[in-house]
Amino acid sequence: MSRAVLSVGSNVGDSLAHLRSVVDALADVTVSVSAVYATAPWGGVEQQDFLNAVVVVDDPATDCRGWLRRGQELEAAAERIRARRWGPRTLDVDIVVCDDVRSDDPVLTLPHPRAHERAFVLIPWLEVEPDAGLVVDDQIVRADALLSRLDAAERAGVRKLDQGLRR
Ligand SMILES: Nc1ncnc2c1ncn2[C@@H]1O[C@H](COP(=O)(O)OP(=O)(O)OP(=O)(O)O)[C@@H](O)[C@H]1O
Ligand SMILES: Nc1nc2c(c(=O)[nH]1)N=C(CO)CN2
Repeated sequence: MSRAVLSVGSNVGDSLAHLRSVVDALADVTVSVSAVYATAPWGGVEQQDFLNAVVVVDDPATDCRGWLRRGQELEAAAERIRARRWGPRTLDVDIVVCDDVRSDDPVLTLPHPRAHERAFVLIPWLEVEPDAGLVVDDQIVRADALLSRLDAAERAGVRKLDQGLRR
């Protein structure tokens, strides 16, 4: 069994519908869903703002590789085309953490190696798990402390919207 924190993002097409497709598909195994956030693009590629959210899932029948597979199936269903790294996409599903697993396997690196640098992950995650923590450089660090390390401008680029993802 495994419990995972998923970061979902979209900036192509009907982004709200793409994020909703994840919540709908995983409704039976969802523990919590954050609000939707409009977020400035991270990573240096000039592109449209994203919509982002965090979904916490728990399923006795899905292991960490299973969450990766399920996320990739949902990306494929959204007709995601792998073009530019950190570039525009219909749907991105990242596994932020899965149980307490730590792995440097490039196919599934856990915790996600860039989650701690991303306000668009930390802010929605803290909304649903205020005591969240993440292993960074072999040390567990609270997500709120990680967030406070980021530039104020980066934090300000993450704005909570009124729309929810759950029906
Ligand atoms: N924790 C993880 N969550 C999702 N994918 C991962 C993870 N660790 C490794 N990967 C691998 O990363 C590969 C590339 O993922 P993707 O195209 O979504 O990267 P990206 O979204 O452009 O960048 P980033 O990984 O920085 O978000 C996937 O094929 C997947 O196997
Ligand atoms: N704000 C924001 N920026 C990004 C995102 C994302 O989901 N949100 N995903 C990316 C793909 O890796 C690259 N940059």
